[in-house]
Amino acid sequence: MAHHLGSNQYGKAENRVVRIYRDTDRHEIRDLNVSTALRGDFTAAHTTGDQAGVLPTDTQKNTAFAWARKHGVSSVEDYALALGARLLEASPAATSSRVEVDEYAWDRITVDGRPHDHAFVRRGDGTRTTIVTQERDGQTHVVSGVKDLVVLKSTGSEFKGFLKDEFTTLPEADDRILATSLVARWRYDGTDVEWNTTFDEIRATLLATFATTYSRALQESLYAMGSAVLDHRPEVAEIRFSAPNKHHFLYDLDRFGIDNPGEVFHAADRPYGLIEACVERDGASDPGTAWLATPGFC
Ligand SMILES: O=c1[nH]c(=O)c2[nH]c(=O)[nH]c2[nH]1
Repeated sequence: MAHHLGSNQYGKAENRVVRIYRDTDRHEIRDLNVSTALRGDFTAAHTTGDQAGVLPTDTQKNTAFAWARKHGVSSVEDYALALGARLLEASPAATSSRVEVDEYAWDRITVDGRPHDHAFVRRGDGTRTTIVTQERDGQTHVVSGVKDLVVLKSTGSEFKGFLKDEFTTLPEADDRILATSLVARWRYDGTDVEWNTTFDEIRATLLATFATTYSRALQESLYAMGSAVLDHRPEVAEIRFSAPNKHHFLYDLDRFGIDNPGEVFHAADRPYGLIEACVERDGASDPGTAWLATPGFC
């Protein structure tokens, strides 16, 4: 039967690159998880075993570490742009590079009321992430975001008026807990962006909107959060969410003669509702390959 090689990419996944800035006594840390990939004409490697055009994944790994030293990490986006450009330059057969970088944030440990110069405690409130795709024809896509941002509202959320059939048992809720472990990724138009301040502001907008929007469903909260980001940040073309609904069920204490007026819940981990949505600016630029090989979104 006739067949041919379809789409493919290859690279080194999850390089754990830690860059310390130690020019002064006050050190800085950038703790990264870096995945690289090259796409292009790698047919021979698959069909005839000819590796002449293949820049080894081991070399890609070494380049990720070398670029942390040579170029530095002022932001995950700036580092990913530089690393992706270098990989394209080093691999003539590649037509595009994809560099995904997650950053684990560290805070200074406070000692006697003062932040320590070189001792840190890992921050747990979500992971900053970026995916930079560069095409040899000059197109560059930056999709940044935040993962595992766990948020909860203890009131200000309802879910009622939904469609019912013979299998519906869910009671209507007019005051429930709303919680999710959010993944949000947004696509920038262009690269002329203050990466760090823009990230901080978008994250703050997402959190503030989650907090202040009365929620009739997680869907409504996500749409409000996406709309707020697009309203405040003209450089964002679209934003995508993947949000597990972390159900909190009121625990039945009636059985023990104890009342439970919305105070004790069972936090169930599985199954969970999975709510995914994109909010797109009207007339936004073409996403091209920006989202290729980025799973987890509708
Ligand atoms: O916010 C929600 N959206 C749903 O679509 C849904 N479905 C469900 O059972 N609970 C919820 N909650």
